[in-house]
Amino acid sequence: MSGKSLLLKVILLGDGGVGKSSLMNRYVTNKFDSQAFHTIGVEFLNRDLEVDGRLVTLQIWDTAGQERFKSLRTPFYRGADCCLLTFSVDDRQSFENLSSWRKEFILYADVKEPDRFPFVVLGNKVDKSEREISTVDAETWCNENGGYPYLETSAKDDTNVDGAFEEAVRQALAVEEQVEHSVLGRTIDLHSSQSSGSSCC
Ligand SMILES: Nc1nc2c(ncn2[C@@H]2O[C@H](COP(=O)(O)OP(=O)(O)OP(=O)(O)O)[C@@H](O)[C@H]2O)c(=O)[nH]1
Ligand SMILES: [Mg+2]
Repeated sequence: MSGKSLLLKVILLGDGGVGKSSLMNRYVTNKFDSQAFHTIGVEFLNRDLEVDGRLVTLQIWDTAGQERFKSLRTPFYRGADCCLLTFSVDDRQSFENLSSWRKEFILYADVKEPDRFPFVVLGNKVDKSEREISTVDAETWCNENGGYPYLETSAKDDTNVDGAFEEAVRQALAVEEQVEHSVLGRTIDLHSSQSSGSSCC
């Protein structure tokens, strides 16, 4: 295990009421509030974890999903390492809005290569018996819109909540490793061009 902890910023986006704050609170404090208030602006909490032998400090940014808070949440998108697009399986509209959430994130986070950015899709409230979105519907959307991982969660029952945040870390680490490799590649190129340069002197 590498000793140094890596700070990763993960952001939760999705319609008001889908359960973003509940997921964050379940994950960090292991509590669930059935009377949770709507978030105003953004809030964040940290949790340390180890994924595949790497020590990570996960900084989870929970945003207000209601449209009227758009200008309060968008300044916080920059620098995110992964974005959790969240909907509620008992709310079709929240699922249909996933594309606009992704668009808003790409615009305000100023993502240079949207096709390579790690999004993870969460279908929350799977404890509810009346579903409007099936697992297959959600998986199909994910496959057709960038091949994003899809996880079904319940903040209420604590179903798959750890798994959801761990997947976010894995996706962010995969990108991190690609960057490390390309930097390493460039370092090697630099050395080889230096050595060929020195041989001519
Ligand atoms: N049954 C069930 N209810 C949930 C679940 N997650 C959240 N809720 C409830 O859904 C309501 C909204 O949850 P929040 O976590 O406040 O939703 P939010 O996405 O943060 O909403 P905004 O802050 O307005 O963007 C609350 O009453 C929660 O108790 C879940 O997994 N199952
Ligand atoms: Mg909230």
